Amino acid sequence: MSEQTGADAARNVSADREISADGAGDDYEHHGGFPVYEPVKAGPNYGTFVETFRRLQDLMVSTHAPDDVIDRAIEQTEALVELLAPYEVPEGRSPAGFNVELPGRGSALLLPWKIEKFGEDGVRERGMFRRYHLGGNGAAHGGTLPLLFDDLFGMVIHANGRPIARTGYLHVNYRKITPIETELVVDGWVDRVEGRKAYCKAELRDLDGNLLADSEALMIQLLPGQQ
Ligand SMILES: CCCCCCCCCCCCCC(=O)SCCNC(=O)CCNC(=O)[C@H](O)C(C)(C)COP(=O)(O)OP(=O)(O)OC[C@H]1O[C@@H](n2cnc3c(N)ncnc32)[C@H](O)[C@@H]1OP(=O)(O)O
Repeated sequence: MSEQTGADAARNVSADREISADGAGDDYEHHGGFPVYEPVKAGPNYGTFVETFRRLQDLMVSTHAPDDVIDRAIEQTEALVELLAPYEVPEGRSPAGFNVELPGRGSALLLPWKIEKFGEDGVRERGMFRRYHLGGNGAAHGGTLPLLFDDLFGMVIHANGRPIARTGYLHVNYRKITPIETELVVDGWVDRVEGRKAYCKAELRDLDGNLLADSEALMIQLLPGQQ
């Protein structure tokens, strides 16, 4: 039997609790006032598209090019904007963020980490902070860690079988410098539940097991109709 990957597990969990266009198979009231999302499948080259964009983001913050090169970069970027603009769609209609097999689920906003484990007992992701995420002196920008944790907690809630929740608070303890361009692992889980309130925890470690940062968040289940 082939081994199930984290992405397979995430896809299966989502399919089990399928949120179909008519809401069948899911008591959609439990997801507050969220619109009904149908996962938008990425085409075969979408991952390459996002990765190329991420490489560009890395170069944006790590180059010092001459003015004529910047002028050419503007021209080429404007051409890219012109190419893509006609295909702009409303929230929930782009593949960005829906494709669990891609780093950051295919969203350029999210950290390009891959889901390794996705279950009721927690979610694990593996990846790197890149040059784009640099704060100073080789460390990831402190603001990028809450992004990693917040998105992880969203997935932890989903994997735990709970309805959509919003973050009430998110606390981060920065225990050690988090290096960029170094493979790291983050684990998140539901620690305890009190009615609508799910208290979640997470730990970010290097591959030697050193704890770099940990986080606790209160994820609050939305009321019917709540945005
Ligand atoms: C496979 C594919 C997977 C895809 C997965 C998707 C991943 C997506 C990932 C994206 C994930 C991104 C997720 C995001 O980033 S969500 C974006 C960031 N969060 C927000 O914008 C939330 C803004 N805030 C609100 O909307 C409201 O305040 C909410 C809805 C949160 C609560 O307002 P509401 O009026 O409904 O409730 P309440 O005020 O009666 O509070 C209820 C209870 O909670 C307690 N309380 C509240 N706040 C705090 C606090 N700060 N510390 C301690 N306690 C707090 C409160 O005392 C009360 O307790 P109790 O008296 O009942 O005991």
